[in-house]
Amino acid sequence: MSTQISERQVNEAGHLLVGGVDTTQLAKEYGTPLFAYDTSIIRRQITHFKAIFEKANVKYQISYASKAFATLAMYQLINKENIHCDVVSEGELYTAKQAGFPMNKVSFHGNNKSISELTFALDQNIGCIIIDNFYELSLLDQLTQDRKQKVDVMIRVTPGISAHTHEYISTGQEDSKFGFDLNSGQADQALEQILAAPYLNMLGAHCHIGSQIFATAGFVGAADKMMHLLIDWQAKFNFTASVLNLGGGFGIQYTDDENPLAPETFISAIIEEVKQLSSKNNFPCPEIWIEPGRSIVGSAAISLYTVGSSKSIPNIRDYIAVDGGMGDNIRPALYEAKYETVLANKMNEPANSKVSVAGKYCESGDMLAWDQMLAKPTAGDLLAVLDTGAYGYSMASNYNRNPRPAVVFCEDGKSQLVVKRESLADIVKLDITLN
Ligand SMILES: Cc1ncc(COP(=O)(O)O)c(C=O)c1O
Ligand SMILES: N[C@@H](CCCC[NH3+])C(=O)O
Repeated sequence: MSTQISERQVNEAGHLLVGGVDTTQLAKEYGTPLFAYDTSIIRRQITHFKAIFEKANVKYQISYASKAFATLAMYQLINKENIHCDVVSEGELYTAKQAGFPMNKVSFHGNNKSISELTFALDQNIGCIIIDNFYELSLLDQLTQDRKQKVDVMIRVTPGISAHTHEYISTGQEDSKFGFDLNSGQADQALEQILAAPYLNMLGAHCHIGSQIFATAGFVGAADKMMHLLIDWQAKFNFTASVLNLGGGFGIQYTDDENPLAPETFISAIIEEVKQLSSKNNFPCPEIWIEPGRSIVGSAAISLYTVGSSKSIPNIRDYIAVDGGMGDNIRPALYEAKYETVLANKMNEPANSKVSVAGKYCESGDMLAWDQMLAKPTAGDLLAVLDTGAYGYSMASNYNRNPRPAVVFCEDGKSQLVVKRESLADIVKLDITLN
């Protein structure tokens, strides 16, 4: 059984709880589809990450990768936990600002930041810009000279490490759209240009090898390559980096047959590698930054849907359809991502019906989960897809002109609406009729 269920309880009526709140009550009060987060899980994960670094006695920074789930309430929550965050667009930066998130704790990523985005970031006195390419480097150099404004920067490097994950979410290999290539010397060239730029204050280097990674080897390999880069920079350019940012990507459990490593296994391995290489090379141990997204929010939410139609194809498959789908969770269609599901209103009934869960979108690929063992489903039941806290709501769309779902935060038996359900009026609010 997924971590989700052991985290959550079931009440006497056989209803699944989230943060102590009965999911059938949530469905009644807020409607479906609905994302329901247990915020205590988010907080606990952050505390856990912090404790690993504290124990290792190294300087560190945890920067929540807000693309995983970015709303006003989420930035507020992260801020209360006193960690940094990273953004990848003006929209995320604007949301963080509106939430009162301190701009000096924000890093800005992106492989094609526009002049308007860079200007907005400089207007906010953003904490750090992670420069991705030569075009951005010259834009930022020019902008900061025009404004006579200093800004902290790092460069994103592609270390030439292939993480073992879906190819669409693997980013550390040489053949990637992200970052300066390490092997061909582009990273060195970028450093030289930054050191010559009067208003760019170079902190160090960043890499991110991919997402939903289950083995330490890729992280250790990346830490090794990046440390050698920093050591080389000191020898070649007399530049001593103060920060090594190793990105996010720590895998979480979505299904029973997945067995992810605990975050401490990944992080301890990274810390060990960095410490060893710094002492062996007499290089001051840099501040280690990580950018977890999925591992902070992924297991904290479930998606709730109402079961509608069903279809049984003799000797082939039984389908049930729910009132959401690829518009609120594109991951199965995009990455063949697997999830576990339960009938949240029938948790105490035997799960002996094998069904596949279809969405309501006009695409055959709109499936949320295949071959699930559920209590016998009927129309009106409440289906929960587990572990949907990361890259669910943040990747939601209005495909087929379906409104995007609402989001609630739950804790200690109480719920709070943090994103309203889109209305039909919202669906047409940007459209303009012909004259
Ligand atoms: C630069 C960067 N940092 C951090 C992350 C977060 O990754 P994850 O959600 O897998 O921890 C991503 C997304 O893959 C990313 O592109
Ligand atoms: N969106 C992806 C993760 C990659 C995102 C960021 N580089 C997912 O749902 O798994």
